[in-house]
Amino acid sequence: MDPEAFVAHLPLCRALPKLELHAHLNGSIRSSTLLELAAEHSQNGAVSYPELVSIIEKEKRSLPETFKLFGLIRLVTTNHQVVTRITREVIEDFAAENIIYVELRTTPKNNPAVGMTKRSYMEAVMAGFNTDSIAFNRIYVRLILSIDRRETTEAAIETVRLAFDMRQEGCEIVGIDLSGDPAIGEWKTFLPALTLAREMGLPLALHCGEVHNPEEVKSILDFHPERLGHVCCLDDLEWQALLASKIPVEVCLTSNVATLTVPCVADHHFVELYKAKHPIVICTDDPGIFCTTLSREYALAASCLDLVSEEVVKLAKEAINLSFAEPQLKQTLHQLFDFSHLKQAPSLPIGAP
Ligand SMILES: CNc1ncnc2c1ncn2[C@@H]1O[C@H](COP(=O)(O)O)[C@@H](O)[C@H]1O
Ligand SMILES: [Zn+2]
Repeated sequence: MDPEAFVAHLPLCRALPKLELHAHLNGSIRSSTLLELAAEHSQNGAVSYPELVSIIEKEKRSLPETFKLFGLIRLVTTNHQVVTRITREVIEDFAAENIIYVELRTTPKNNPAVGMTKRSYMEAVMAGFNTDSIAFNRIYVRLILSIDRRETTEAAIETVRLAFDMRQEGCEIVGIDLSGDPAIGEWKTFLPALTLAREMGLPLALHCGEVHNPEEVKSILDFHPERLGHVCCLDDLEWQALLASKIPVEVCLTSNVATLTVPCVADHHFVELYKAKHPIVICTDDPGIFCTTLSREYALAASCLDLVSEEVVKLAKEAINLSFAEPQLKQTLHQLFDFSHLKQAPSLPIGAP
């Protein structure tokens, strides 16, 4: 990846209207907020502040270390006021870099110790963006509820039923995710909940192939979710099945490299997907944890694929069709995109490398 090309693409990628379709709420938390919360909690011995700071400040950490960090984050963020604050800050940060639509995914949490149920957790999330502050006039927010791989079948079904009920009540819930530590949990545990989600008309965006697990990858591809996240560790057979499936892939470049899942961006499988014209959407996964932004991810992709500006714009606009937004909103997003892109694009001439 050419650093100069990366820098040259940044102004356009920042100005470009963008859609974020794969970002976890507690992975998007501002580092400053996380450190502040960690300091507060270290006073009661809940976490070791020095340990948390050292893990947060590491540039690269293995997937197991990343999930250890998520365990610490859960410790310091699981109360309603903090959940609302984090959501507000995350949406403000996305809006500030010209993200016009986000499908924010999060795992509803039961925590009786603080009087938290999955529903009260989701209500705290929604309180974070149902305000009329200026930031929220610039961005459409939709929610995807995550099933965590540590959960039981019953707990997963509870999340799907909650998503359905809250959507029926008019909440901006658009789908279901399966995520969490890929080293644990089995596909058959989650299949009943994912089947129920499909029966309820909830689209599925599933993490897939983060670790080598050909049997699970085959089961997921056979189930044909609406979108897939990552797909990093596929053997030839699964790779061919993925290409044949045409299931859109959420590409998380920095996340895959920072977790040592992919050695470097230049070796990332998204290059082959792009060249095969497989539907892809550039995402951040956990912009707070991996110290990245969606603009930066687009600049990384553009410099790695050696794209000209028109191709970058086309890649960003294509995300609208891969989103779970309702048809009317997709139309609005296309209009917004066309208008704001032409109005704001920096002087970088179209066609320049
Ligand atoms: C790095 N790649 C990844 N692979 C799989 N799951 C991930 C992830 N990054 C984040 N999560 C999932 O998102 C949760 C945090 O956000 P929420 O508490 O849900 O808002 C993590 O606990 C993990 O389950
Ligand atoms: Zn993810």
